[in-house]
Amino acid sequence: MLDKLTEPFRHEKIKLTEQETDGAPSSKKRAEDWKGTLKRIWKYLSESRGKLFLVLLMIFFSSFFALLGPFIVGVSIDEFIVNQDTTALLWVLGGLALIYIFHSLSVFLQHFWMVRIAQKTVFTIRTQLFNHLHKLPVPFFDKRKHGELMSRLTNDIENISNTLNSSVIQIFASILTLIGTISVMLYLSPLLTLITLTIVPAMVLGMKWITKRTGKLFKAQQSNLGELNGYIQETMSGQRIIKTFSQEEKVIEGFEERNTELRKAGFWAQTISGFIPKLMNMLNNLSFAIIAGVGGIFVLYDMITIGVIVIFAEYARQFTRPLNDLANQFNTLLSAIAGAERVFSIMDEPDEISDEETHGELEEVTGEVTFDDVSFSYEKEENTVTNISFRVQAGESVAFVGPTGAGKTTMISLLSRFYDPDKGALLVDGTDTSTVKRESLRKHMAFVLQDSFLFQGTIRENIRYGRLNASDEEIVEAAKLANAHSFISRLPDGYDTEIDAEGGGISQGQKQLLSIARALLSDPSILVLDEATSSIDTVTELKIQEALERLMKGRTSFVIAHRLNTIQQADQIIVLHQGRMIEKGSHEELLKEGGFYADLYNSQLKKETG
Ligand SMILES: Nc1ncnc2c1ncn2[C@@H]1O[C@H](COP(=O)(O)OP(=O)(O)OP(=O)(O)O)[C@@H](O)[C@H]1O
Repeated sequence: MLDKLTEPFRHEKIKLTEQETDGAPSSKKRAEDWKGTLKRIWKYLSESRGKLFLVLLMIFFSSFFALLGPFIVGVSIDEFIVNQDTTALLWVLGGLALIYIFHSLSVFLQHFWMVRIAQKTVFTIRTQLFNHLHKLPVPFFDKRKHGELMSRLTNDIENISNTLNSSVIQIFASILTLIGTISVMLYLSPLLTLITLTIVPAMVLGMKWITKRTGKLFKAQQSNLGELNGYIQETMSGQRIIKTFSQEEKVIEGFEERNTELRKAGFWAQTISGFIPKLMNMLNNLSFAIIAGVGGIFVLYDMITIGVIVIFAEYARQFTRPLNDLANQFNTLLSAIAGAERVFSIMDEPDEISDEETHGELEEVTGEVTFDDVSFSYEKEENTVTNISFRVQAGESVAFVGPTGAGKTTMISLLSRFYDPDKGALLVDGTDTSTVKRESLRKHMAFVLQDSFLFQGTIRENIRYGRLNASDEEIVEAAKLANAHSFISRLPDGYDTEIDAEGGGISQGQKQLLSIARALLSDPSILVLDEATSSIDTVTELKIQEALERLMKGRTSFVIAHRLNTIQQADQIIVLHQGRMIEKGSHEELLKEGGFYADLYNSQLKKETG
């Protein structure tokens, strides 16, 4: 839960790193990876083994019926039309109608069952991935772009779903149809088959020529589209800044540039790829001409019958389509396997709790916290915090002060065990926190952050997030203590007011009051406050201040301070500079010392009064 609560908190601190590039794996390794991925997909599919068997059976039937129709037509021409047997022809007509009804039925059933299998599979994968994501440690999220994770949860899984929906059927049906048509053709006339097949190399070469070109063009189109989308997103979220600096024209110019690039790439990609069906059509017509011409000569020499020409003409059309489909499906399949690989790679990330099975629970705590010679670095090269030692009595308040990048947030991340120290230990009530389950430590903590995070849902649900079993009365009580009750009551739907994920319709200050109510409800022993820096009107600020005082009463609290005038009451002020604790003491003591804090305080005071 706290992972979620601290999400915005983390966003600010995230130093985005590029997606790890794992070098260029050898083709042998790739093949092994694919085998592994396919095996894993099969594991999911095998749960629906029965239905899968039915799908394959239906594919077999539909391919069989598709081949049977033209065959019967061909045979009827030779047997009944030539002999003018009308009764038999009527029987054939009835038979053909039945065959095509069965064909449609088997096509419908194979799709019906395959879609069910696909939906069940991606449902399971989606659920497992989402559940696993929530067990992953904070460093995992710190190292990745949120867009990238979103794309795995949505696009990659969608890709798997689409491929399972259509490609599996198409691939099997194409292979069966190819084998079927060629076998029957070979049986009827090996020579005419060979002549008909001469068109295949032309088809393969043509496809290769086109896909080689379109591959690059589609990539360019995709990257231009990504660029344009990113630009739109950026300019939408930066609307206020753009307007304040009157940069609208420049933004529009930038958009036009990117839009033009996309148009150019899109034009060529679509034009050349649109040529594929035309080329296939042309080659189809050519094969028809060859069959009719050469077949006609064969008939004249009594080598085959007219019925065989009809069967060939129909079959030639049938086997060029699966060739085309196979080529198309292969690309879709590759991209789905790549997507599945990415999804599975997240599922394989070690979660936060797997190493904790033997760890104990942190039961009731008073809130005494000790940093015992703690050092830590993110990149394992240079320490972010170095040799930090201090002790906080239960119920005391501590303020972290220091310039930007000094390590204030890192201290909180260590306290919450989002990260573990490389050296030293953190103790709560004398227990080394690395020996207890993270969840049981975080249960005793609550966060009130400057960008309070609200979830999609009602105000009541958002407050209840602090303690899921809280009654409605307790929620109102917490809201009253947090000075939030009066503004909630003024809303038309009161506690049932829906707020969207961005907290739309609620001011920054009101959001803070709600997150104070949430923290009050969870009744933690240890509190983390990221002091608001954004400009909030004085009345709301006073309300927040008052609510915070109530919240902090009797709890150990850690405040990340940005404005020094609000932390003068803190029991201890810890001054950090480049990850080191350079000063420690109360406000008065530090002023008397006349060091870094005193300088910082005086310069801020001068700014505010001056
Ligand atoms: N996830 C991370 N990965 C790598 N380096 C990080 C990460 N988070 C923070 N840092 C680095 O650690 C140092 C301390 O950062 P931290 O966020 O703790 O400072 P801060 O005092 O809270 O700063 P601010 O007042 O700007 O919030 C900075 O140099 C920062 O660049």
